[in-house]
Amino acid sequence: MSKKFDFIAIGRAAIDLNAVEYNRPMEETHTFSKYVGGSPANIAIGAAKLGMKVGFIGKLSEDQHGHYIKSYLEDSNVDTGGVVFDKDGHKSGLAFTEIRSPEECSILMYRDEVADLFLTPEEVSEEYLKNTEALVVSGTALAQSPSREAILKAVALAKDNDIKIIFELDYRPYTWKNPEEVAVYYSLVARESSVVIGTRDEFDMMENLKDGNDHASADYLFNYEPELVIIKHGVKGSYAFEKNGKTHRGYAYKSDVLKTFGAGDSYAAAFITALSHGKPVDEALKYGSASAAIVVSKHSSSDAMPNLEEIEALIEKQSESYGK
Ligand SMILES: Nc1ncnc2c1ncn2[C@@H]1O[C@H](COP(=O)(O)OP(=O)(O)OP(=O)(O)O)[C@@H](O)[C@H]1O
Ligand SMILES: O=C(O)C[C@@H](O)[C@H](O)C(=O)CO
Repeated sequence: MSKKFDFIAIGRAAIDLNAVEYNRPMEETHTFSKYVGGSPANIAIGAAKLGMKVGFIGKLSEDQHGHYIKSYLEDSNVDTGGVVFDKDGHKSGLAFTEIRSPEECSILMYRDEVADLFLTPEEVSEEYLKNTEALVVSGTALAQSPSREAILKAVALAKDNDIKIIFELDYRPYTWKNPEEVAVYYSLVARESSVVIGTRDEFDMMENLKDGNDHASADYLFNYEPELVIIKHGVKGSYAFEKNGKTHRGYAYKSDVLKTFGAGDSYAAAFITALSHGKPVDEALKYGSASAAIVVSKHSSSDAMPNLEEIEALIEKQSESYGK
């Protein structure tokens, strides 16, 4: 019998405030649009829009922002059975985005003492996790205790219950104390995961080196649990390495780029969905890349997530020029 959820995502759900006036620095930006944000929340929302059955585990502020995030997740068909509210006054994170040009974007984070990093191990329920085929773990949730222990508990429960772990490295510097901690906790979880997804820079953080080699990173992980390793290179595309030795190249689709952020989350949402629908890895890379190409042309990361028809239409439209 199939389980209630295709995957449960664990980590942060927060608020994005995206510059309405763009092609200018933050100092000259006066208006911002509010969206739900936070990489794992974006992935959950994107996959739900593609028809996946998705749940979420995370901690929100007990205030208007937290209530907004919870209802947006619910309206997006993401189950919030694993969502809790912070009783100690910690606030949900805010991400102000600056769009100086399509290539030059940055995010100004307000995440001091942020609610999502106060998720405790007691708040991760085995009963809830048992309902899922897979667990999508966001690396940022490993940055601080008690969220770190909550994630390690979820990973251990996933192992006990035969739940596949998909690790999105999702490295955000602001919450980590030092690179050694990143390398320790990323390696710990990556070794236990079936699928590891990250950018080249994020794999370098995990390996605590500079300018690492994709093949070497994948081969190292294949000594442990991983069966599939995805390494992303921005507009240059991405590579998928399978434990059986096969390597696939994914290419970026042409896009009328508005901003760069949101690419990784939309890519993960569609890639995971395609794999879960039984598509071969090289096809799944096309879904991920097409989804990202659509989101970078739009204003938000969550609200802008495409549906299956939009992704498939783009793949079809650019089939001749793909990879050229
Ligand atoms: N400018 C772009 N135009 C079209 N597709 C893009 C562009 N940038 C990225 N992509 C697609 O998105 C995928 C993921 O992008 P990237 O490697 O930048 O991930 P990321 O750093 O996790 O993204 P983010 O900027 O959201 O943190 C790429 O492999 C590519 O297919
Ligand atoms: O992940 C975050 O905390 C911020 C995101 O919500 C933002 O939209 C983004 O950077 C997506 O890549």
